[in-house]
Parts: sequence; structure tokens; C-alpha cells
Amino acid sequence: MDHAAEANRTDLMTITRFVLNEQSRHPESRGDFTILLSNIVLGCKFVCTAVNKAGLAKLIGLAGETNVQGEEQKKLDVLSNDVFVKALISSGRTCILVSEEDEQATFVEPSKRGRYAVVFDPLDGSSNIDCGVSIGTIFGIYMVKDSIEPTLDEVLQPGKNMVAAGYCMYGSSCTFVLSTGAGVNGFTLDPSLGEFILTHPDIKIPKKGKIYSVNEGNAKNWDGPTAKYVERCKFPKDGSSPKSLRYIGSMVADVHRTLLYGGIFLYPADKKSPNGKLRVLYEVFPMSFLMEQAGGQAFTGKQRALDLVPMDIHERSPIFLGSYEDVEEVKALYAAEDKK
Ligand SMILES: O=P(O)(O)OC[C@H]1O[C@](O)(COP(=O)(O)O)[C@@H](O)[C@@H]1O
Ligand SMILES: [Mg+2]
Ligand SMILES: [Mg+2]
Repeated sequence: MDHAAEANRTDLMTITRFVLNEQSRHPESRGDFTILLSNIVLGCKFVCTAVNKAGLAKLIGLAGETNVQGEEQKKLDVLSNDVFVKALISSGRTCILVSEEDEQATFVEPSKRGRYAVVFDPLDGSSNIDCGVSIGTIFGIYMVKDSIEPTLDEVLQPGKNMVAAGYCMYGSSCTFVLSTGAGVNGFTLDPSLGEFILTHPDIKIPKKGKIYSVNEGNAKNWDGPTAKYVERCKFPKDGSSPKSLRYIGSMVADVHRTLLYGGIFLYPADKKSPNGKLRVLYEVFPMSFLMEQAGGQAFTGKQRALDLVPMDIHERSPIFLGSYEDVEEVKALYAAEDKK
């Protein structure tokens, strides 16, 4: 690269600069959110490095523990959880942490407390770790009412009350997608700079897509509307082309593709799992928040996903999210079922 081209690179919009710019639009802001976010970003860089050298550093395989959901924890799950818990506490801006990997919420000790509660899935798509397929981290942020004596009610809040949500995908590149409630922006890690650079400004999901994404191995246990919807994807009644099926099995990767290309991602209820599989606080809410901010929709089969009020920090919910018109079709099928 010549000198001029090299100098031009300093004009890049890094995630820090982006968030500082956003902050300057809120004169009342004290910079707490910026500090919190920069610690989340730091955690993601750590995990990205660990994921990249997992095979070399013997980080693949099981850690020998079982988490609260009875799932075996992979070594990277444990490491990622430790990284984020430490990064979030050391930001001095959090008071409650809810992690997929911890049975109980963590209440930060009073001297280190701040105004935010963070819910997160430190490593999403664990079953894909050992074969090197894309995995990620998902997070959602609430601002608490009482940071002096916070209670669990601060996080048992509908997703629409989140002040920010995002994910980082550890894939062929490391991608950080963020919404602070004013659209969705995507950043890509430039390994030579160690910085996330704005590469996908103001992401908007296409109104309708050509892809559906679901674990079809569960089809025998689906309810009527889900079965009918997937049948329509394959055999459209209006003479249009069938949709393509893509399913990675890492929510971050399946949702990222859905966000960029359009279409629908679904993890529905079935007879064996009446609440579906995905967790409300740190999987369903952050992804639903991003989808709505990008112009799409997220529906549980009964209601707008972001209106759900969780009763438990590890609660699950069915989820249908993606392009506005595709989710609209699912909603119509459930509405027709309700009228029967
Ligand atoms: O293997 P299944 O049943 O299709 O489930 C896949 C889903 O499970 C998950 O892997 C669950 O996430 P974790 O790996 O964080 O437990 C999602 O990422 C993914 O959408
Ligand atoms: Mg997950
Ligand atoms: Mg996980």
C-alpha cells in the first residue's frame, strides 16, 4: 500500500469513534455507555483470538462441567464466560449480569456498580466449535432504575426496554453488529489494526427474502402453522419460486445471514419442547431488537417477541424472525389457527 492510501485509512470509522459520535448527540450523556461498550468489544476481541487458535491451544472439547440447562460446557464456553464477566465488571458500569452459563444472576459488588444490566450468551453455537463453523456472542443491555440496591426485576423486563443489543460473529471475519435503538450498524475487525471498522452502515433487512432457516429434523413434532409455513416455503401456492433452505445451527450465524440477505429464521415450539429452545433474555430479545431496528419483525407464535415479559432469567420462547413480509405470513397462519 502506498503512503497516501495508508494515510487515508486513518479516516476509517472505528467502533469507538462511532459510539463517541453517538454520545456527542446526547449532551446529558456521561460516557458510561461508551465505556461499557468498549469493554464488551474488548471481550469479543479476546474470544475471537481464542476461537481462532482453539485447535492449537487445545481449547476444543469439553470442560467437564454441565451448565444450568443441563448442557455439557465446552472449554470455550467457560473461557468466554469468564472473559465477559471480568470485562463487564471491570468496566465499573454494570450492576447485574445474566449469562447463559451461570445459573444465578451476578450482582456486582457495590463499590464496582454502575447503571447497566447486561444479559449475554458468551458463546453461541457451541455444537459448532469443534468443526470450526461460525459461532458468536450475543448481548442485550438494560439501564437499571436502582443501581444502589438492584433486584432481579431490573432484567425481568420486556425486550423493548433494552437500550442496546448486538452480537459478534467469529466467522471467516469477525463481525460486530450493534443497535442502540437508532438503526443497526455492522463493524468488521481489521486484524492488522485490532479495530472494528464500520463496514455495514444502517443495515436494512430486505422486505421479503428467498431463504428459510430452521432445524427441519424436528418437523415431526411441529404444530400446524409452523408445518404449513415451511411447506409453503418449499411449495409456494402463488407460483413463485421455492425458498432455499440454509441452516448452520449457530443462531448468530443464521441470524446474521438473515439480516443481510433477508428471509426468515425460526426455532419454533414443538411437542417435545413447547417453549422452543432459544432463551428469551440473551438470544430471543437481542436478535428481535436488531431485526425490528433493521425493519424486520420478530414473533413468538403468540405475540411480538419484544413484548414478552420473562418470569425467569433462563426462560425459553419459540421465535420467528426476519423479513417483514415473511414473518407477516407466519403471523397470518397463527391467527387463522386461533380462529378455528
Ligand atoms: O441444534 P439445534 O437444535 O438446531 O439448535 C441450534 C440452536 O442452538 C444454539 O446453538 C443454542 O445456543 P448455545 O450454543 O449458546 O447453547 C443456537 O445457537 C442455535 O440456533
Ligand atoms: Mg446460544
Ligand atoms: Mg452459549
